[in-house]
Amino acid sequence: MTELLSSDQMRAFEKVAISQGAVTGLDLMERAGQGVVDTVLAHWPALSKGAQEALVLCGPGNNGGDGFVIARLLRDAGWAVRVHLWGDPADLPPDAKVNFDRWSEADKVLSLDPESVFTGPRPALFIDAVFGIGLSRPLPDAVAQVLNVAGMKAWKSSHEIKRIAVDCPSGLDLDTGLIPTDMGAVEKAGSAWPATLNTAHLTVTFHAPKLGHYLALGPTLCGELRVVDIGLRGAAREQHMVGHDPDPQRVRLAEPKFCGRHVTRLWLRSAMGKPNLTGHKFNFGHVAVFAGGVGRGGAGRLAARAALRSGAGLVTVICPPAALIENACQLNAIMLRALKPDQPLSDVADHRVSAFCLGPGMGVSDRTRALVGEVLERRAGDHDLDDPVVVLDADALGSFAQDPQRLFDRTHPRVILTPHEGEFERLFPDLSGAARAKMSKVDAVRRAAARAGCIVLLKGGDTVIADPQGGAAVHAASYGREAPWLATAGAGDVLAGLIAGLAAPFNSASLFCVAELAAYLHVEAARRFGPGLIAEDLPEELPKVFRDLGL
Ligand SMILES: NC(=O)C1=CN([C@@H]2O[C@H](COP(=O)(O)OP(=O)(O)OC[C@H]3O[C@@H](n4cnc5c(N)ncnc54)[C@H](O)[C@@H]3O)[C@@H](O)[C@H]2O)[C@@H](O)CC1
Ligand SMILES: [K+]
Repeated sequence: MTELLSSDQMRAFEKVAISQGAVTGLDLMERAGQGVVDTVLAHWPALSKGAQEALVLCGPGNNGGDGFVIARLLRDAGWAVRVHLWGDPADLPPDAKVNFDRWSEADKVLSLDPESVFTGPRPALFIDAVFGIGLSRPLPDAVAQVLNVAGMKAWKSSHEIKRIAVDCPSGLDLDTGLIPTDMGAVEKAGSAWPATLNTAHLTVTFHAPKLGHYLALGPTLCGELRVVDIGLRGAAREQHMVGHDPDPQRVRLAEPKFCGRHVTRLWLRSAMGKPNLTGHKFNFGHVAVFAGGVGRGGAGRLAARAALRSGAGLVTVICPPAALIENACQLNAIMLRALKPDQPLSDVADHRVSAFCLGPGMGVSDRTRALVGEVLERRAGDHDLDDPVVVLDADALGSFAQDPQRLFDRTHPRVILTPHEGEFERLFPDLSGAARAKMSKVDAVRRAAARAGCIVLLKGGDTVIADPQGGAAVHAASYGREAPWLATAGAGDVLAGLIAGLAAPFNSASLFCVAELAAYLHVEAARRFGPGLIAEDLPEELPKVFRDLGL
């Protein structure tokens, strides 16, 4: 699994390498610039044939320094290159200044403003090397205007211009994936696009991807993402073996990759208990899903179906007595038990229930709160690992919105909360909304997990999973794995059931690893089915996904 770095971690890697004398800053800059040129030419081979025009926009830091290297290398290859600089050359940091001087030996540097940039012939490459990981405040207006994708209209046939971002599209915060503005931060596509909308066709970053490439607006702005090795040692990415618990304080991509190779089958087999077992259905675990009252059982049934399809040996739907007939008409392989308000839970769910799923369709009520409390009190003994897994979603979370601490007092390490943004905000108001202008989604979910003392999975195109120790993963439905049709009623209920079903076999991986795999399979099922998907299709698609992935 690839490690996602914060900008501080990236700076630390660079600092260590330079201070140990392994490399100089100038070497790194040269390799970065060379890496961008090589990647661009490999991406669009037609550009290698014959020299063309390039426009390179440089900023006041080392990102600008990379830009000067790129300009020089293209010039050496016979390209006609125009370079514009934002800022005073005298203020450039040392390595960037060296490369500014090398460029300036033979060519001039123009100022970076709309008038001067958009005058002149249409470039084949529009290269944004204005700001990288050093962006610390909103883009200056003139830079925002020049980088706004709308500016391309200044040239005829502007669709032919390839927009390249060096490290990131300038304006993107590489820790949060947000665009800092004077009013806070923009985090959602289509909400209020700022005047700084700067989208690239291709983003080339260095050493390892950063959090902001995968969070929030990152994937929308970056286009395609490529990572160039610039010879920095200490890369932690190799240490992220699939199926192993995360290192605390590190963030990884939930993906079937190890040492650059696809290891999907290995991941599935290491995270899922069932493929490694023979024997009785109880070995495969028993999931109990609570469903809502009359006319409200659909969400619970969807979760139950996903649990059964994903590997649980048995699944029981538990519903109020009045909803028994309705559920009986809909369920066959899934068992059904009615639970009266005054009846003990043990009447319908014995000690062999290895995973509970509560929330979908249950309703926000005292009754839901009481049932959640009862399930959370069911502990097996001294060893946390013997406790049943408890997946709390939807109304199981909503029922504690008035007093989240009451929930957190009972949650334990075998519990996972699976909120969407709205539910997360109700449980963790101080980690949502305006507070997130400065805090990445990863940090917010880490803090939430620490507070709740359990795993938290915050859903989205960038799903973030964190444990109380600080380990975190991002599952990204982006960069070729988009599944916008997954935003459909009931899809979240399916995910909750999927987690319960995958976690149910006694030899399944840790709950954290199961949650990563569930997020991945959920998107795979949606992608395999394609547009037109409704939540019912997701569990039915799972066997085909398992087969395709070589299980
Ligand atoms: N860290 C590394 O290991 C490497 C970094 N390299 C490049 O260096 C970049 C980082 O360089 P820097 O740390 O110099 O940062 P940047 O070049 O991203 O920007 C820093 C400069 O911009 C100014 N600034 C920040 N936000 C501003 C704003 N909104 N308006 C006006 N000025 C603003 C800062 O005061 C500073 O002068 C990376 O993104 C990458 O492109 C590469 O050369 C290769 C190696
Ligand atoms: K940039």
